[in-house]
Amino acid sequence: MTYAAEKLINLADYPIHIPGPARDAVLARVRGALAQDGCAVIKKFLTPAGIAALTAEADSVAEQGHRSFNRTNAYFTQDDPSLPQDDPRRQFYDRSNAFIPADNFVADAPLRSVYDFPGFDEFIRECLQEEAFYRYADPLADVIVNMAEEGNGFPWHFDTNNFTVTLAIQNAESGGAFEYAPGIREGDENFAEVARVLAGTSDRVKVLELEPGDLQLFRGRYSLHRVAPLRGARRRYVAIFSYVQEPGMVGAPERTMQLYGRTLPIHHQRAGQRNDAYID
Ligand SMILES: O=C(O)CCC(=O)C(=O)O
Ligand SMILES: [Fe+2]
Repeated sequence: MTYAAEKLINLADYPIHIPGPARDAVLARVRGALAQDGCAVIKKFLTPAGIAALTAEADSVAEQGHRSFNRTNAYFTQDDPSLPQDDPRRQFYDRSNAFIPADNFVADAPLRSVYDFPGFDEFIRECLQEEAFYRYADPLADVIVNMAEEGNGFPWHFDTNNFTVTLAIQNAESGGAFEYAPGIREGDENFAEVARVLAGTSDRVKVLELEPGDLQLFRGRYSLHRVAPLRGARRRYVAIFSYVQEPGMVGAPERTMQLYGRTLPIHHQRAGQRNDAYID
């Protein structure tokens, strides 16, 4: 069975493949939101049929998810005992989730039908106004599903990537709000305000309740953010589309092993040829 992307993507509201005023209006709104606070949401980017098809696909490969656990601070750095105990760099949180590797999402199935839809990449590029913009060439990581269960979440952090492109597929029964402090470390690290966010006393935190089918573009390098802990039996599924600034990039073998539980020959062939892209 093949899936026509036209039935999965809400092209009536978002004609991303047709140059013209309707597409320009979507671009203008997304760019405005990104300029304002580094975050843009395209509500109901998927049709109801699209949500159903991507959910069924994620369910069908969920057993292939690779779970990983670690303790991390907001900066993904090691502990530094020379700093005061209450410094934000010394606040460590549990992180656990599972990534379903990209090679479980085969051509012509729903998720890749969206990703491969002619004009999708270019639309994303124009939203972000990035010049150097290539799909991640990693067959385990170009498009994945992040699967999380009760108790999981993604604790407060700054991203190492310039931007993240995610598509909400299924929410947990409750919890899982996307919380972020726009631009909190623009200019300087602003540790005092970061500490208030971690303590739950900052008034700079915005809360987004993303719904299945919503597409999110987020610049997380300067905006501290988290996914609040999940509750209930239902899994949360989010697809992550990855783009990088150079063609041909794949993940480093150790990092790939950690995130996906296996590597492919390409990870070893290309190791050390160029800087690695750490998509996380
Ligand atoms: O799962 C999400 O909605 C976003 C997670 C996140 O912040 C990240 O992958 O860096
Ligand atoms: Fe993030």
